[in-house]
Amino acid sequence: MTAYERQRILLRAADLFEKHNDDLAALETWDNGKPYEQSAQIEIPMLVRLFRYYAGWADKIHGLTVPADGPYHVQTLHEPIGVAGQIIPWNFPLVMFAWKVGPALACGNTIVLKTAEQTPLSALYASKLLHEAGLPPGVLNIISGFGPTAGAAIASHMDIDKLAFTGSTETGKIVLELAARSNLKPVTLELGGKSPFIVCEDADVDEAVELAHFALFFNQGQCCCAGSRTFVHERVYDEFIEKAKARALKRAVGDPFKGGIEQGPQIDSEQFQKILKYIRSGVESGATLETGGDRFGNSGFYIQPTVFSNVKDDMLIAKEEIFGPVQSILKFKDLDDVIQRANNTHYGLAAGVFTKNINTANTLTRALRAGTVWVNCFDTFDAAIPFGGYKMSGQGREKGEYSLKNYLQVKAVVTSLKNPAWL
Ligand SMILES: NC(=O)c1ccc[n+]([C@@H]2O[C@H](COP(=O)([O-])OP(=O)(O)OC[C@H]3O[C@@H](n4cnc5c(N)ncnc54)[C@H](O)[C@@H]3O)[C@@H](O)[C@H]2O)c1
Repeated sequence: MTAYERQRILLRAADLFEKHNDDLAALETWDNGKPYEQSAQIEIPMLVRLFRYYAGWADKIHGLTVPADGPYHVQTLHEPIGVAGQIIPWNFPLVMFAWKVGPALACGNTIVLKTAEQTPLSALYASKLLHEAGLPPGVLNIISGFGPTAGAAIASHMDIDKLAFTGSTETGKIVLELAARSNLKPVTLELGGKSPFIVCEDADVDEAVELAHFALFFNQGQCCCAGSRTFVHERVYDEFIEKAKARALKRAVGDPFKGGIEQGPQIDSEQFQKILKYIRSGVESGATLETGGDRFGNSGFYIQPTVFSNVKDDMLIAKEEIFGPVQSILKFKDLDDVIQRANNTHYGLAAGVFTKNINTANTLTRALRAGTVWVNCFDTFDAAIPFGGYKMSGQGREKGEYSLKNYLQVKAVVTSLKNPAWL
């Protein structure tokens, strides 16, 4: 198929996703529990944007002619890598589908994609729409299955040429090993995080509270890049705590299909129990529970928006990924102090910086060891912006132009020239 034909299919698919926005959003919320308004107004539009973005790339992928020394004509061919194996998590099923499928199809690959066991529905529907848009049978294959069986089969398959994985750091290590032990397929990993959100002394406290709240509580706290260590300068700390608590108390929790709801249930009982365990550990280790701390209501996997202050760096709630609506607030003195503490983690996915001072912003954006640093914003995820982790938060980048090289093989073609004058 020509690049232009691939582009047209991706554009038609984006139009169909847009047309079926409400059906896709309903499936996403039904599967995942996230607020329907979030699915319908943020995530399906992101899916559409991602597909249009990569449709735009499809016919702009080309190699080079290379001026090598000697009587040779040298060109590079950018070929599809082959069969891409893709394994995605449950927290943003369709957005993760788009990050994986968009660039792989734009580059001309075929795909075997496994959805998370908790959220199998929306990718099946999106794939049906891609076929309606003209994708030939066999190009995109969606598997619903469990990690240690279906996922492991993809990671260790000898005929799968590339693996792209998003999920926990623990599973990332397993699939990397499976890939190495089988055919040494190249692997892209998007893993966990414990991202700092830094509120500097010059911050407008009301705005900082709102952004820090969003950075942590968005998607029930189930974000790999959640701002889960809220560092607040000592000068604004007390005011920040009061206001962060008030904001959490106002958070609208309930049936995700109802209008105005900000927080639905957690994904499943396992995550629900894990979050409650972390909350107990926060209390036991001496952090101050400002609000929340328990389940919300008495049915469903709802958790009260929870805020801890007086959190210390060595507490479990400041070190491990909670993946729930639990904000941990830590006090800091100066920039050197916060840089050292923010970087003192095995993770390095993202960071947030809230300041009016350009010098402070420049210092922090350079010093923080994270794949994304958001300054006076958070969770800005346009299709054109690369995303990925330092350290144990992953390998490689997805989205943007950077993702194309995950799905391309570069072949150097070297042709001897009979007449060196042809150079
Ligand atoms: N960096 C990112 O972009 C990003 C995005 C979303 C989620 N995450 C991370 O994902 C985690 C939450 O998701 P989760 O609990 O579903 O993670 P998980 O690692 O358990 O599962 C992710 C995917 O891997 C599969 N899987 C599980 N065990 C496997 C195995 N042995 N072999 C092959 N595949 C296997 C699962 O079925 C699922 O499809 C969090 O830690 C979060 O930080 C990262």
